Amino acid sequence: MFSPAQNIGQSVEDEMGDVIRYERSAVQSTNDCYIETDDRPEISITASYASESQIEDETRRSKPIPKPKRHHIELNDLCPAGSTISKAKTNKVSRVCAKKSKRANYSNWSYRQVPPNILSLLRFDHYPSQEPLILPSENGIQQTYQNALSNQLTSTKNSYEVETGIDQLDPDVSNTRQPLSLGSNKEQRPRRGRRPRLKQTTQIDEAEINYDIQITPLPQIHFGPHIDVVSQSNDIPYSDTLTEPIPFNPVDSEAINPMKPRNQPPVWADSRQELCEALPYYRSFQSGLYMHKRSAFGYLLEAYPAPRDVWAHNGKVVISHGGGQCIRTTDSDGKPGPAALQADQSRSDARVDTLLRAHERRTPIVLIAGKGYDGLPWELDCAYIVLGWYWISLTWVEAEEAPSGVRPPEGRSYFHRYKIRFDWVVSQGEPWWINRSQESDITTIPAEDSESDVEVNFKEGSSLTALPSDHECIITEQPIKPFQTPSKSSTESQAYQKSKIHELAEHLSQSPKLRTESLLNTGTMSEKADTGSDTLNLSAWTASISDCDQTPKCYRSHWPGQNSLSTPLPTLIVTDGLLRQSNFNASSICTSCHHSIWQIYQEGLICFQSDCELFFKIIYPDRHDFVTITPKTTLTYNRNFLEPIPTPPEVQIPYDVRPSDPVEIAPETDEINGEVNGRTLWKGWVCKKCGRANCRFRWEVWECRNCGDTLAPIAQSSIILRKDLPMHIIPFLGDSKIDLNSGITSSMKWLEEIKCLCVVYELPFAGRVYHLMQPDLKLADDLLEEYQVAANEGGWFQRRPLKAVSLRTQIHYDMKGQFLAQHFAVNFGASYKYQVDTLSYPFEKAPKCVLMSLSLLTQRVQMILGENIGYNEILSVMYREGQKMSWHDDGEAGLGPVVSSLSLGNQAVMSFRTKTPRTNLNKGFYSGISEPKHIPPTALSFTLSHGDIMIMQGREIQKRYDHKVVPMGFRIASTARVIDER
Ligand SMILES: O=C(O)CCC(=O)C(=O)O
Repeated sequence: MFSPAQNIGQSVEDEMGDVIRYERSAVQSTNDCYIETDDRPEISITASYASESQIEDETRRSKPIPKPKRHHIELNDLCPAGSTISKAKTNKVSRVCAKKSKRANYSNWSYRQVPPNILSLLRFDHYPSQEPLILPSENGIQQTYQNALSNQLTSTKNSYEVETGIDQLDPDVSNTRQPLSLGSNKEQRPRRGRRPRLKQTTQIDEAEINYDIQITPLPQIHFGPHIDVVSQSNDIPYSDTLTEPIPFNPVDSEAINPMKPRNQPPVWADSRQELCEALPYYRSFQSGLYMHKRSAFGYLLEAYPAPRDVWAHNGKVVISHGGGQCIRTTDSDGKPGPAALQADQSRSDARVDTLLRAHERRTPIVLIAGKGYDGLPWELDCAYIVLGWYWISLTWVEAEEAPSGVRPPEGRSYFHRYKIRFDWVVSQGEPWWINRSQESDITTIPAEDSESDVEVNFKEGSSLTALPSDHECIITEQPIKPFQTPSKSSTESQAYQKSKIHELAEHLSQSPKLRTESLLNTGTMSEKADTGSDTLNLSAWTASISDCDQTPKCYRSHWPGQNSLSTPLPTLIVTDGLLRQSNFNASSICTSCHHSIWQIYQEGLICFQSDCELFFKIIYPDRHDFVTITPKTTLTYNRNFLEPIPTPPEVQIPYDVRPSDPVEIAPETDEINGEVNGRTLWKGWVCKKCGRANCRFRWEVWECRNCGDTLAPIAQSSIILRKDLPMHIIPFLGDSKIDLNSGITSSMKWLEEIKCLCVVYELPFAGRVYHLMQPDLKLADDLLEEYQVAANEGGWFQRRPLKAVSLRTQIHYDMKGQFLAQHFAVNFGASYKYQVDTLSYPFEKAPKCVLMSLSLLTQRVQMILGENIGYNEILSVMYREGQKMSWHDDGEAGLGPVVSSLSLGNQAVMSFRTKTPRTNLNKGFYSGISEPKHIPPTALSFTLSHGDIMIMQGREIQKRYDHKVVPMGFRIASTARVIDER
């Protein structure tokens, strides 16, 4: 499921972390009403209706929808003279109801700006009903609700008129149960200027209006007694669609894998969602880096490593790659290969910039390892473990061969790849995974030529074990000692360096690995080296570097474009306080760009400045020469370079990797009091007992899916009543908006029997959506409470797993572990398992509130559509703040044409948009086959309030449209369907 398009014209990240750009569209209010003002102000509402047969007739798809007929209604004495009407969005006063013939457009008005007497007429909120609604009670005796409507309309009866374009209502129309409709469509909108004056005003008696609404008996549903799910847990395996807990016990498996860490990780998870919901420092579903406002928080080591990624010193030093621009490659068998660059990584990329900032500012960052990460020397029993805090000690740029079919920038065959070196933050103590037996294997090597007394641990062979096997990072059995560049003024050191260079040259001359074929780099400078033998002959590498001119500038003018140097290369000494403390304390200067060169690889000095012409070339100062590094070149890490660097004092750990319990941050009751962002109350947590990061999957309690430990069960008394909800502005006619290009038209229906207003939206070639605004909220209030009682008792409401493949988009959610839907849901009746694997329980087991909702929906649908739908399924969903149901359709095979839902609690915006053709996709974690060619604009949206009912009529709606529901806080919705299970 995708995140909603809320911000038209903006790019937003969807819940999967994908950036979606929402296109601008002409969104208009459907409430194309205007006010005529004079001494006796009145409201005129353009209205339209269409024949019911437009919906019923399946063949209509091939026929154009008949043009709606129109009625105009004038509601007199509603807008007192002098009241100011302004547009909500622009705050621009559009009309003052003071002068005759002036009209105001209601488009996009908010409640505050609509005269209250108009609202009360159209919305009828909070008026007690005279019509009883009969619902079943626990003991089977029918309960009478004093439903809806007072004489409110009657009291205003004489104060409204219906102005029609025809003298009387069309008999066809009244027969098709659409006697009176209000609304607008685009044909009715005056293009500009004044609207046409309405011609005739007819006072209509209520008796004249043929509403043609029949009340039918309640559906024949067997209402069994309420069954407590907890006491019947054997019968109702409420969690059987969720994965069985996988106990994580590294100690058990240690016998099999001696490298297994003895200790448990501080935090581990079985799905990416658990990580993202439980950890404040890792909320990225797709990217390997979690950042916010260019601050890095968490970094995930996962599958698809880049060349020369390293896990060294038992994980105290980790070298990885960052910065995106990767595509997933596959081998000849179609198996996933390494991630290959498809563009240069550069600082202009937010991820690269964020990592570089973390390096520059010494900001610590949490490293997490995933099961696919080759660097770990042991197999993970779970999907992810949190390693701990690291700091970025060095970053550099390398050249990486462009994959076949991808064109790098002109003049080269490679892309720029950032390498990031992470060092363990020592204030945490030893890494949790290092156990004693491993420690005894570690050889302590005194830091050579180090000015400090720091000693570093280097376990012989451990890096070899840990390095990704198929990469070219090799710690040789007996690594040669790297040359050490002396301090600037020291001739002694220069002599030392010279000897080291000889040593290295000797080593390299024996190495068959350094070859020059298949050039990676191109350019004029490479020719000489290219024409040489495959194996480098470094015997001539004897020039004295002490002869070097120490002024880099003088070489700069000679260097570019020449095959050899006229003067010897300088080797300037750069000292870095941090690096000097470790064994890796030497560096040189690139003769071309004059930047420091760290001796990262044994093979020689390499410039890592991507804009330098010596970039990623091995420089031979004495020969005034260089060698191009090819994709086949084996680069071997300088052993000293891999040694851990002591943590600088400014690297401070800001918080524990195991976050505090959510209840410590936000007690459950805070949602009621509105004192906390409700997200805290449904996001994940880390079990203190076993360290598992959990999603909150139960409504009533935090429960660990590994050890079953629970946290902060909701008290039965924690019930949110309507009076506790934040005061929302009551939307005028549902505050609906219709995209002018959508072809959707709207009309209004008055349900006299229940004194209820119903806005009807005609979706071209698809069907109708009815929005019923119920005036009597007594039943809705009771249901709001009852649902919470049932939910708090436990077991019913859970976040259920989404299917791995979206039936709608065919996108495969290539995520580790399960992916739970956001909302808490329970299904009764036929099993409804379209996108979310929702377990279904028989109606007999349903709590009373569910049956009452089903009954109410059945009754209302019967009133509006005139048929008993015979619903056999009801899905009840509870949303906490921040939860939503993203774009989807309800198009399960066997789904009946009429779907209806009841809204309780906070308001929600329901939106519809057309489906679009899709293109092939090979992106990020979606390994699926399609993505939308473009995001269609929202065609229709309206606000559902407490007690409102929405009906979708027409199977084609599910085929042609997606819908989404975005609540504005705690909300409950019950959706009834007919599902043919055959
Ligand atoms: O939350 C709602 O109002 C409707 C939920 C919905 O769209 C569905 O169940 O398919």
